[in-house]
Amino acid sequence: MVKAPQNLLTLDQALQVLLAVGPVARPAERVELAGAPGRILAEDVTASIDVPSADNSAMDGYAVRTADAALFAAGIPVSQRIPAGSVPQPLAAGTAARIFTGAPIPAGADAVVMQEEATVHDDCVAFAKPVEAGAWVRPRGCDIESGSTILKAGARLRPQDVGLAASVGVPALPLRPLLRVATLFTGDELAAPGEPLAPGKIYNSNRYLLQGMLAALPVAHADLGSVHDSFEATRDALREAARHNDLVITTGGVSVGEEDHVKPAVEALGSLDMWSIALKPGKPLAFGRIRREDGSEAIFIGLPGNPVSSFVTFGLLLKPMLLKLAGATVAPLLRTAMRADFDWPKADRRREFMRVRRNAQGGLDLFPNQLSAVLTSTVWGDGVIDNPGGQAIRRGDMVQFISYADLLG
Ligand SMILES: Nc1nc2c(c(=O)[nH]1)N[C@H]1C(S)=C(S)[C@@H](COP(=O)(O)OP(=O)(O)OC[C@H]3O[C@@H](n4cnc5c(N)ncnc54)[C@H](O)[C@@H]3O)O[C@H]1N2
Ligand code: MOO
Repeated sequence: MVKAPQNLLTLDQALQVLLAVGPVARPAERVELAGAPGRILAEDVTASIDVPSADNSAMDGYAVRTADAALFAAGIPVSQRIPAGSVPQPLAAGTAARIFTGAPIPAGADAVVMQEEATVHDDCVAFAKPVEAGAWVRPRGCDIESGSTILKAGARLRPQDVGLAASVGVPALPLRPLLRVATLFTGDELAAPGEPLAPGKIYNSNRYLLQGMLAALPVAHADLGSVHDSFEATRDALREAARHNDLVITTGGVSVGEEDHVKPAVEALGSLDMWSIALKPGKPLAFGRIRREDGSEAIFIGLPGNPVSSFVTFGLLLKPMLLKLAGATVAPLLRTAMRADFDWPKADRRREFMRVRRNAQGGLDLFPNQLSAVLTSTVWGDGVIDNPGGQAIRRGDMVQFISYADLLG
């Protein structure tokens, strides 16, 4: 029988400790809009204009006064032409203005009739259907009102956020500096892809996994590669990494094995907590601090060596902490209730994040091998389910799905 998890931290407890880190104190920088997507906004952005800045037409057609409705069926003269970008004259009573999408509504007009509903003969235009006041008019400020806050400090800027800033005429934004993150790998068993695989060696997949996951985040990543397996080399590499970076990440050596030098090296340079979390995959995790010569500190995170454990703990724990350090507002991961199209009769006592794939029937299929060393499970699917410890799953049950896009993005 599986023993109950004793003295294990819950995932929420571990996350709470990690999210208690404050943003790295470094001044904001002004960055032109082209460089802003993916970055973190340092200050609120307030609009200094209305968008649109004037009432304008939503259609190519005719601007009219609805007070003239009695004349519409017979036809009214077209008194002016208003392309986008021009300044119209007030609309003379009893007339219509030819108008184009985005062009300003002339004073006096209160509706636009789209050209498909207009009949033109000579210089007159007639409308068969009734015209409602306000039809196809985009009122001034209907998107953004001058003085309103359009983006909040801490936002991770998406293309649409940057587009919104551009729409109020802002050319550059105050952004948090990129978080400086170093990764390094210890263990003489690690071989680089491209090298022949000597007996007893494994390829360093975690290095490339981390490279890719960090590439999606607002960081300047220093990939320091592999470090020779000795205490001195490990300590020196960690000290050097901490000198130039806010956050230092390693993988492996955080469980109960005695071989690894990362633990004593971090302890020699600062402080280290070795956690056991009621989480599968991803039970062991190391959280520490490495002191720099000037007395300041870099944060240290040791992810578990098993690649799937690294992958899952990165998304659940490291990414939120990293974003917090980088100055972002961190929202809880979105979980969606979905139907399990599989049975999972023997649940682990730990809260488990199983790799699944959405199917065309609106349910979830389970990858058959859930071992934390089987990286194929992450490639096969498109997300994980968040299954409470000890909870068996029967086909048809609703489970909590988290997409990889949300987990890692
Ligand atoms: N007696 C116990 N053994 C283990 C426990 C435990 O509680 N008691 N926990 C297991 C769990 S859970 C995990 S997760 C792993 C984590 O171990 P470590 O973080 O100490 O990692 P290592 O022992 O160094 O390696 C584990 C595994 O991962 C492979 N690995 C390591 N680095 C890489 C890399 N860069 N690229 C690809 N693969 C890597 C390594 O070859 C091992 O197979 O511990 C369990 N053991
Ligand atoms: O937590 Mo470990 O990641 O179960 O293999």
